[in-house]
Amino acid sequence: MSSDPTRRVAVVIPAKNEAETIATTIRAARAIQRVDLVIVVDDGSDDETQHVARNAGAAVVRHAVNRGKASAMETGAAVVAMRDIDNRPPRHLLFLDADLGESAVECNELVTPVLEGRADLAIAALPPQAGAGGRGFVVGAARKAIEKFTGWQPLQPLSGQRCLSREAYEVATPLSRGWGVETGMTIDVLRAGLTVIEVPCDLTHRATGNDLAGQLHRAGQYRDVMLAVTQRRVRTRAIPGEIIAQSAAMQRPGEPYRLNLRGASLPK
Ligand SMILES: O=c1ccn([C@@H]2O[C@H](COP(=O)(O)OP(=O)(O)O[C@H]3O[C@H](CO)[C@@H](O)[C@H](O)[C@H]3O)[C@@H](O)[C@H]2O)c(=O)[nH]1
Ligand SMILES: O=C(O)[C@H](O)COP(=O)(O)O
Repeated sequence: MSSDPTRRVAVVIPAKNEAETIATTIRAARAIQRVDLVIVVDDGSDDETQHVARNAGAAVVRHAVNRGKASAMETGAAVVAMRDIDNRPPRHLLFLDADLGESAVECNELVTPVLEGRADLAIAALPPQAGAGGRGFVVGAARKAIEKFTGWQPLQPLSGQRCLSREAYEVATPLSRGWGVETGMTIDVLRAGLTVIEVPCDLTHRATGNDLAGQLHRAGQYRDVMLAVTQRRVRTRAIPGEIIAQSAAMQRPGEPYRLNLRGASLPK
């Protein structure tokens, strides 16, 4: 499949209090194919994140107050658009979490299907993480919602390591707030008739444990996922059940997925 050799990729890293890992993540991200820009959005950190990121060679912008991950992603994407070069196609966007460290380079695998046009949105599926304390409650709720809206059953609906074309990004904006961003984005991109793929990537990150802080974090994730789902239930027209069922029947693990809309375009 063809790949425009002039196409570049911008990495966007939303970061709140990530001074410990951000420099390693930035260095690894710069080794990913076609990456010529790394933007860190310091989302109101009260540690040294912004300075460490600048010293590691990233372009850094900062929210003076914490606005949540989705807002940091939107800020980063807006900065990328300002830095796109005239007469060149807009950069693809690669969103990475700040805590991936050296393993961030594995997200190279996410860029390939988008460059080749096999997918509009490529999402990393991570191996099991040491110290993870989840019981699959939030993940299950997000997966079920995505399946209900689109027929797709992602392995890891909350994964934030995502490469997407600018067209796919635009259909997902405004992004759902906070931790609802991944669920909302996946639904919006599929509803637009675009193609999504999950790609196994050998990544490591700081997993959420089972202590009180971990459970509170999950409560916030659940709230934001449900908000994203409710907004779409209220504001968007349902896709006919037979289109969802027929598309779902064609899905194969690890293969690109899209809704067979048969030329029908749906309002957002
Ligand atoms: O207010 C915030 C909170 C977090 N972050 C950054 O967002 C990223 C993800 O946050 P993290 O605490 O690592 O979240 P996890 O619980 O590990 O998140 C998992 O689940 C989230 C959805 O609930 C996804 O966004 C993540 O990609 C996925 O790793 C990190 O770079 C953070 O620094 C912000 O920018 N602003
Ligand atoms: O730890 C996780 O994977 C997330 O916080 C989601 O939690 P869950 O396993 O309860 O869905």
